[in-house]
Amino acid sequence: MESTLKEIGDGGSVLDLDPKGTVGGGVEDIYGEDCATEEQLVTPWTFSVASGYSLLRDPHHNKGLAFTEKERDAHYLRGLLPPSIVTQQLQEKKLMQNIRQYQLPLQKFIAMMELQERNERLFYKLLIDNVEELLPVVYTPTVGEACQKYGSIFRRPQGLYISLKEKGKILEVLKNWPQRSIQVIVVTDGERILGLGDLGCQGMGIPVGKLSLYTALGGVRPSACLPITIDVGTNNEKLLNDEFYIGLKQRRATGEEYYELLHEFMTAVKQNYGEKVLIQFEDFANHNAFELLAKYRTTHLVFNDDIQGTASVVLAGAVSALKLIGGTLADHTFLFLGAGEAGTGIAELIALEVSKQTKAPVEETRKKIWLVDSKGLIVHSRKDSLQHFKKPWAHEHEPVKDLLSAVKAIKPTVLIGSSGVGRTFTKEVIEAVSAINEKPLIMALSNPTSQSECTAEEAYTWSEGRAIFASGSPFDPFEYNGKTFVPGQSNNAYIFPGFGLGVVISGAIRVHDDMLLAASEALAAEVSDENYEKGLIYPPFTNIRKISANIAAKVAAKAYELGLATRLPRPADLVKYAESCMYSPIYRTYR
Ligand SMILES: NC(=O)C1=CN([C@@H]2O[C@H](COP(=O)(O)OP(=O)(O)OC[C@H]3O[C@@H](n4cnc5c(N)ncnc54)[C@H](OP(=O)(O)O)[C@@H]3O)[C@@H](O)[C@H]2O)C=CC1
Ligand SMILES: CC(=O)C(=O)O
Ligand SMILES: [Mg+2]
Repeated sequence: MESTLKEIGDGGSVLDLDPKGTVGGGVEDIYGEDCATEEQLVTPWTFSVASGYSLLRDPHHNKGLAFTEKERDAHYLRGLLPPSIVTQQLQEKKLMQNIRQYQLPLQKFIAMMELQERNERLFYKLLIDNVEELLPVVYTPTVGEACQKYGSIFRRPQGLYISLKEKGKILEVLKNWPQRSIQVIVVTDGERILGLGDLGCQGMGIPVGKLSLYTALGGVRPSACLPITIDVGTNNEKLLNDEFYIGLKQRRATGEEYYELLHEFMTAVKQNYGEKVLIQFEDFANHNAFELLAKYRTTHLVFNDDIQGTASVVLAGAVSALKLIGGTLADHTFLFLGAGEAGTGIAELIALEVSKQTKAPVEETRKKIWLVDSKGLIVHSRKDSLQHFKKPWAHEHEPVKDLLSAVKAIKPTVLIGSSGVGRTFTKEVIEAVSAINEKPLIMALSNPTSQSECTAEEAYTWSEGRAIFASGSPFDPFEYNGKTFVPGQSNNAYIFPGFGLGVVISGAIRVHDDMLLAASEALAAEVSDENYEKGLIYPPFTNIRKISANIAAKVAAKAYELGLATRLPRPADLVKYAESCMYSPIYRTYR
């Protein structure tokens, strides 16, 4: 088919397209609808008030069959829906039945994404009411697989993509986003997506997933949440050679080019949304993550979830575990496999907490915390060649090459995996730590499940049922010697939604370490005797909105105490206030 059209939307020539692919429409459209586009530019006008057909396609307002008779009359919906009127509860029941029928987690993920794009409130109703069941679907582990396959499951764009092509125009790009009053941004550059490495632009699944938890678990309005992916290229050869890859097909920009783009982004965010928008850095590689946090923590409201959120959740787990393993935090010796963002972030917050408890300087309290990286135990003789964030952990010790030898040398009471490498807590390692401790605390934090340092089954079996175990991605309960063990989930999802809510409701303008300690303390306080009896060191996710309100209240209280809160006067009852601010997914009635 010959075409006289010169340009298409993305600036490419129509001649680039497979001519057989242009089925119908265009200038040969028999209805003549597109004739006007033949030689002239057109404006893509759209309605600003949704009604009728467009209302059914507006996910923020659509209620599907739950529109009442009155609403159907008032909003031009007659005939656009079948006659039946159903409640939101019935819609939820039907959708849960549908989702449960899918065998593959990725099918469930896609079903949930489609629901989010179709009917946002119903999506959140499902997620809130069925949090234990759906968290592994919209979050780890399934979100990892979704990111790996994002190019092929991608239907509609979610969130904002800011690539090197937008350099010099980032403020304009932000203005393209339809919502104005943004409270939380989760941003990634896709270089370290969970323990799956560089997924480039396909990392978008992470900010989208994290923000859906901000709403479902923390009650931040969906319209106040903005997922962003910064695309500076990827070093993932598979993606670079994938014809369906959705990102920039070039190797990652680094150095000045990278930092200039990031700086333009940070400046534009503040200019567009003001001082009080929380920017959560997520899944950046550690060579940028620490630097970005250090650079912007004094000028912006920034929070690195992998460094700080993870630290807060693991500290909470360690504190609550004391009920089961005994002693004070200061009595314990910690050994980490993995000395990156998560590992050193957690180590530093534990050292800070012990320092506050014992009044010993933090340089002293660090000495009972040891880390192993890919080259072995971090020791003083390696100091000169270490990345800056590892240097504080380079204690005096002879070199030790591997984890098993480190366990034998250091004799830890707590073993934490933050390496991103699966099955690294081998039988020998778990037996060795179990030989030293009556009740070893073992946390296998790496995500998704494939990267977990060990499974729950392995931890309980190899420790002969003595381990107190928690993991980054969920594991099912496991029966060993006639006893059922319920593994806990040690994931920053316990912290960031409530933490963010606390920041938002207090109008905090900076994040302070003491706010992370407050969040941690609030989470640890939520573990009940009933939870402890099952060997759990975290409360179940079923109560997460209540927990998030309590975390938010403690974080907000700390922000007020530190003079960082701008929402004045301070509400007297911060828990009640936090609860009153939380988004509800119940349908609204339209006039
Ligand atoms: N549960 C949760 O809430 C969270 C879990 N995580 C998970 O933690 C993992 C790590 O994340 P993050 O800290 O940001 O990643 P980083 O890349 O910053 O750190 C990884 C660390 O692991 C070390 N490492 C890699 N391979 C090995 C190995 N075979 N043996 C010993 N050490 C090894 C690296 O060593 P070297 O420095 O020598 O390269 C590095 O120190 C990821 O899987 C992520 O999903 C992260 C945040 C939160
Ligand atoms: C949980 C999380 O933030 C991570 O695995 O990166
Ligand atoms: Mg992360």
